[in-house]
Amino acid sequence: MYLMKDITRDGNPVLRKRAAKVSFPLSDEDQKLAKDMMKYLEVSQDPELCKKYKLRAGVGLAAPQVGVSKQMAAVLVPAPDEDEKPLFKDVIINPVIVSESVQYGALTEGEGCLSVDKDVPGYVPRHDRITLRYQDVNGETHKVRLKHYPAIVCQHEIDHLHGVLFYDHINKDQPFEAPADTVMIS
Ligand SMILES: CC(C)(C)[C@H](NC(=O)Nc1cc(F)cc(F)c1)C(=O)N(CC(=O)NO)CC1CCCC1
Ligand SMILES: [Zn+2]
Repeated sequence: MYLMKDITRDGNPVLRKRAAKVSFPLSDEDQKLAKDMMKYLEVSQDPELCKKYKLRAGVGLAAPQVGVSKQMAAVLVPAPDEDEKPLFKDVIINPVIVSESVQYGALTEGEGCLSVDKDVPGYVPRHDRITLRYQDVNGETHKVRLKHYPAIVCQHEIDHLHGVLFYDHINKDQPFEAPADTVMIS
């Protein structure tokens, strides 16, 4: 199971590389990678276990963040109401954003990253709605439309597969400036 010590931090070149496409069927190693990344998110979202293992509660984890430059990321976006099923839960492999809204969306709190220990204040303008195509661990292709928070999380994770970190998107001169009709997401 991954612990914080296993998560690569900003400055590690692996976070600035373009990750390699994953081939199917998954090797045993890639199957284990997918399982372990999702396990991190599940454990980190359990308050007891999160504390026990000193984790940062995460909603997404990309393979480069555990030192593996492959196009794979685990996403676990919980429902606002905890006894509902998650808004989005899957390991997205070779993800491609096939269409995106012109309208931007941004978290009112700004973003952070499991791989970035410092706070970087500012809005991170992303697309408010996306259509995402990806393969799951069984090689099945999915095409899903996401909006608001789940769309933000998936864009954040897919950025990691392209060597992009959230603060690359923050306006240097006006960090809390966002395009006119940006959907502010809290
Ligand atoms: C960087 C960190 C603050 C740990 C952020 N966590 C987070 O948003 N907490 C959270 C939210 C929930 F809805 C439920 C829950 F259990 C915990 C996070 O995981 N990420 C993922 C990351 O760094 N992936 O590489 C950063 C988010 C910023 C915007 C999208 C993902
Ligand atoms: Zn991140």
